[in-house]
Amino acid sequence: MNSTCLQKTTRILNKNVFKCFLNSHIRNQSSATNQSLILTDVNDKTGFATVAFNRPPMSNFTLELLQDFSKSLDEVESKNYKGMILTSTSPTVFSAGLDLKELLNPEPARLKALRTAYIDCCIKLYSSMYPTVAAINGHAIGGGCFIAMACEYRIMLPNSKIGLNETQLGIAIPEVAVHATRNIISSRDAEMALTLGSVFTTDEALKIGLIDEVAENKEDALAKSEKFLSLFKKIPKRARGITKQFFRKKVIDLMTNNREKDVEAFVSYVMNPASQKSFQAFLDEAKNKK
Ligand SMILES: CCCCCCCC/C=C\CC(=O)SCCNC(=O)CCNC(=O)[C@H](O)C(C)(C)COP(=O)(O)OP(=O)(O)OC[C@H]1O[C@@H](n2cnc3c(N)ncnc32)[C@H](O)[C@@H]1OP(=O)(O)O
Repeated sequence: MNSTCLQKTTRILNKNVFKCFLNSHIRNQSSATNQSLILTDVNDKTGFATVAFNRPPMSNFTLELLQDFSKSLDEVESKNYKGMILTSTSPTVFSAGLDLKELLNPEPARLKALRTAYIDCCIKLYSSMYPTVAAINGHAIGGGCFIAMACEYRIMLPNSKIGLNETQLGIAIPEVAVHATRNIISSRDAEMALTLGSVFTTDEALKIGLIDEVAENKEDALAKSEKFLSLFKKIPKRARGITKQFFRKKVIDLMTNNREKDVEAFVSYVMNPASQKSFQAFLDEAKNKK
């Protein structure tokens, strides 16, 4: 092929790649912001879907992002993808949890919808029939940490922080999160971590088993994630999924049956003046750091 012909072919290929990218964007567009808050990319060879939070720099969760994430999880299940890698497009953050601006002086109906959408995502992720892995490409705090915990395997980059810091903010951890944490780390470590609202470094998280592996960089994390998902390639999906759900039954039942109670309790903690003060203090402190 001569060089002009090669250039032409490359241009056509690039155009097609862009078209595919655009299509997946359009599929995931948020009606409220007209921006893709979740990006889904499917590897046709492996059948694995990579789902990424796309709200840089903090990948923190708004109501619209959670609603889009919920739809993406439905899509991964209904399209029968072979597994899901969860990550973010932010350079140093997997997710900083719920957007604190959503929690500051909130409108109660929106706050309820936010928590309900968050629980819906947790239920879908925690009980999915397809295998899941979190490629934690940076910090994972609060709701971001719990979403990673809902996956079956966690691979994290060095020099990052991870933890459920809710008690530090004046929000009690729901009973369901205690059981979910105990499914991953020892009961003793879980009690200390959740009562203190501890945030761990990558090395500390590996030591207590909160994460399973450390990757050198995001590319390595994605490669390691594919390797984990490939373990299940020859295992029949239904048998695997049902077995997974038996292990997770207690948490799934609590999430599903206590949904309304959890929403009420969360709204009450968030509206508490002491919690409001702590959200404002975090945001002010971050501003003053500069
Ligand atoms: C079935 C249900 C079970 C439920 C189980 C429990 C699950 C809990 C669910 C939800 C609770 C929550 O998520 S509450 C929110 C938790 N998040 C936080 O407390 C904030 C976490 N953020 C951080 O710790 C740090 O920002 C970081 C480690 C992520 C990054 O640190 P870094 O030093 O790089 O950056 P800064 O701290 O200076 O921040 C930069 C910039 O971002 C803003 N920011 C950070 N996080 C948030 C956030 N969550 N919401 C809104 N804004 C955030 C910060 O204010 C700075 O903004 P400015 O540049 O404007 O000052």
